[in-house]
Amino acid sequence: MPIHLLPTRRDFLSGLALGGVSTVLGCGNAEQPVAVGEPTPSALPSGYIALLSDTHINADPVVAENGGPKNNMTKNLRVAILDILKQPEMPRAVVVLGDLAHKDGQPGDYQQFLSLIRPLREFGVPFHLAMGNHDDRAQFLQVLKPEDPGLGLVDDRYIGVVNVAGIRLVILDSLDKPKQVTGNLREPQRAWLAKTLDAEPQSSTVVLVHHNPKNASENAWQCLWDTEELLAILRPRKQVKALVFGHSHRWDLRRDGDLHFVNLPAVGYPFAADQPLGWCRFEPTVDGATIELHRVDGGLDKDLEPVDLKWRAT
Ligand SMILES: Nc1ncnc2c1ncn2[C@@H]1O[C@@H]2COP(=O)(O)O[C@H]2[C@H]1O
Repeated sequence: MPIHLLPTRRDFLSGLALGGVSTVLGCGNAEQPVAVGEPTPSALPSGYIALLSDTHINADPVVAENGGPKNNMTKNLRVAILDILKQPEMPRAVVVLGDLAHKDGQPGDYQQFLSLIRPLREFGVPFHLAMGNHDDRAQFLQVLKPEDPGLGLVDDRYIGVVNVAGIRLVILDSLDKPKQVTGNLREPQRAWLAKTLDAEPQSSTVVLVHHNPKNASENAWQCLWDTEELLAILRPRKQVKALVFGHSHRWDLRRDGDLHFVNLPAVGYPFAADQPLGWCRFEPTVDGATIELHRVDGGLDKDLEPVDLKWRAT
């Protein structure tokens, strides 16, 4: 599974939901993945999902990347969480698409990350966390202290399915080796993905992964190494409507044929001065989704216009 932080009935009964940490790492197995969230993927669209990526939280809350005052990652995540709390309704789920930690996944980084997301968790909002190249699975699990850390569904990868807001999310894990920029899914995970998609050919699905697909304008070693293999799986499976990724700290909506590519901006800090920082409100509709960037960097165009994505036919 990806790393799920879910409120449990026991937490609510005991009052633990107000501050408790329930961690669900494993249910199902590679042969029979069990989705978390709603019971069926075909539920009608309702509500929205908050999408965040590249929070890059440092244990020290005053650390700012490159010393830039706008690049204080703790402040930027705090603004994002407060902005989500200010929305008229709570999100049905939050996905954080990797690089939760600043550089190399120190335990203090994850402790700080967990304390920053706690206000939203106190409202019972489930979190689904993917790993990025600046994360360290073992360190994060040590901080989370799940009762049964188990293993990832495939090898050491924490991957899985979440049915929420009328859409099926398939969350992948492209962290190949800590401290290595290049991401890689590798064959067992790709085989799992094909099988998981084939099990629900009619369910509108969004695939999410930290690393961005290779792009002519970027160095291949900075991207997802097995991009072509991934796209060979996604392109013909028309139930897959969009590929969502982060890593490049760039906000961009584009298409690969009739498949949408959603490049999430970073929350923590930008690489390029003209890039926004923020989170995205992703609201599935009957035949697509509306995506709206909410900036956390105080840019003048604070909330950019929402964009309607129309899904390809299944
Ligand atoms: N302007 C940029 N500044 C720094 N890194 C960049 C830039 N553009 C692309 N990258 C690459 O994108 C990668 C994203 O993950 P990393 O921070 O590990 O390493 C980054 C670099 O390899």
